[in-house]
Amino acid sequence: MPSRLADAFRAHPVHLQPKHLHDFTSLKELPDSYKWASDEDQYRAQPDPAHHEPVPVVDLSDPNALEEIGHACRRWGVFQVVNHGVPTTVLDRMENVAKGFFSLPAHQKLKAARSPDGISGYGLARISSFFPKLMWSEGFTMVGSPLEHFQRVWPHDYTQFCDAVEEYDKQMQKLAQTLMWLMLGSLGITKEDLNWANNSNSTTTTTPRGGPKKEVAAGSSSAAIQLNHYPACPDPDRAMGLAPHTDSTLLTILHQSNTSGLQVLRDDGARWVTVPPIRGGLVVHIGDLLHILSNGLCPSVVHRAVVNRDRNRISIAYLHGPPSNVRISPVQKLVGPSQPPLYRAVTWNEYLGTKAKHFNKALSSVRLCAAAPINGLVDAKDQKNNNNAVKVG
Ligand SMILES: C=C1C[C@]23C[C@@]1(O)CC[C@H]2[C@@]12CCC[C@@](C)(C(=O)O1)[C@H]2[C@@H]3C(=O)O
Ligand SMILES: O=C(O)CCC(=O)C(=O)O
Ligand SMILES: [Fe+2]
Repeated sequence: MPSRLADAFRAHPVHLQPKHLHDFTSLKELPDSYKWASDEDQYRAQPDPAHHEPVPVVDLSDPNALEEIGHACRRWGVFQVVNHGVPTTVLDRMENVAKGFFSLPAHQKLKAARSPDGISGYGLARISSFFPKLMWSEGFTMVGSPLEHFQRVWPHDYTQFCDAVEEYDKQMQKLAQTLMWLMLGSLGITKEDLNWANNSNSTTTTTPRGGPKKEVAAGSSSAAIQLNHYPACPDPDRAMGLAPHTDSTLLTILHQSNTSGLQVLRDDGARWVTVPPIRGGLVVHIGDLLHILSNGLCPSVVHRAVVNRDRNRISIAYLHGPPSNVRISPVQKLVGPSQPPLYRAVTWNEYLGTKAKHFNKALSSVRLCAAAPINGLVDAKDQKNNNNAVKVG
């Protein structure tokens, strides 16, 4: 069984390559390959209803933060945090790395292309292969140091870009740990209940520039950083930035530039709610592994990104997971005679492979007892038989 996150996709190569990306800026009309036709109606941008409950915003310096996080985790699967301790300068600097990268000419970006069975590099969202139409976005994934890719793209000044990523990783790692213990704490789970989580001082996203690769400590967490770019789009109502999905993480911390686009699915798939950008705020998504760990009490959130006619949008996702080869299963404390374990144990590596194969059916594929889908997505290939359904779980 692979033990490094970077090995997760070896068995599931994605042959959609960056060459399928058009040079977005030169397009005055939306090509047919980007038009999400009527069969995909549920995946297209629709107006947000005017009156809806807003996504919770939690002030981490508030004494009620634990309680509010608990409520948001159970009821929403998503919330925003403010006063989280990550300096705005660190967020801005990272946003500039993303802007700098995506504004390069296509041939330069392709020097950092992700290989079909690889995890890091420039390309289409991995989930693109599950959809008949292309998404109006491009991405750059980092697992481990971005040094090699950055050297190819910026041979003379890669160090400043590596430094920004390293600082971002350090700050996000710390915040992800804090958030995870607050989320679990709200369910009454402590460090003693999770033996793998006790040694949590090392993550593997980045390594110091040019330095030796860090050894993976036994209890260290794993992470990926995903830069997303959604260029301004000539026909935003017919395009899709990033199709509905859940993240395969414990939790994801998302920084969005000041253009809105992120939407979360609410009310059993009935409506999409926009998560408005807050200057200096960060969005927190519950991922499938926390869904499993909490035995379904904290459901992973289905989300998507829609696009905009006049403005480019950048988002930066910090995808936080457990050490890649630790088996994640429902916490004993949350299991009992009236609450049987709903999911079998999986490692993050294994789950990423399952997601690469089954996409929206990944969570139900590791489910032990049959049940109605919990949080809302069906496999895109099943849509003809499921008019409104957007189900996962
Ligand atoms: C660790 C990972 C989670 C992710 C796949 C990846 O290897 C790195 C990119 C992540 C991302 C970001 C955009 C949406 C998503 C579904 C995708 O295609 O790539 C997620 C993946 C995930 O959470 O499953
Ligand atoms: O761009 C966004 O708002 C969403 C990005 C996202 O869902 C992801 O990177 O997993
Ligand atoms: Fe996501």
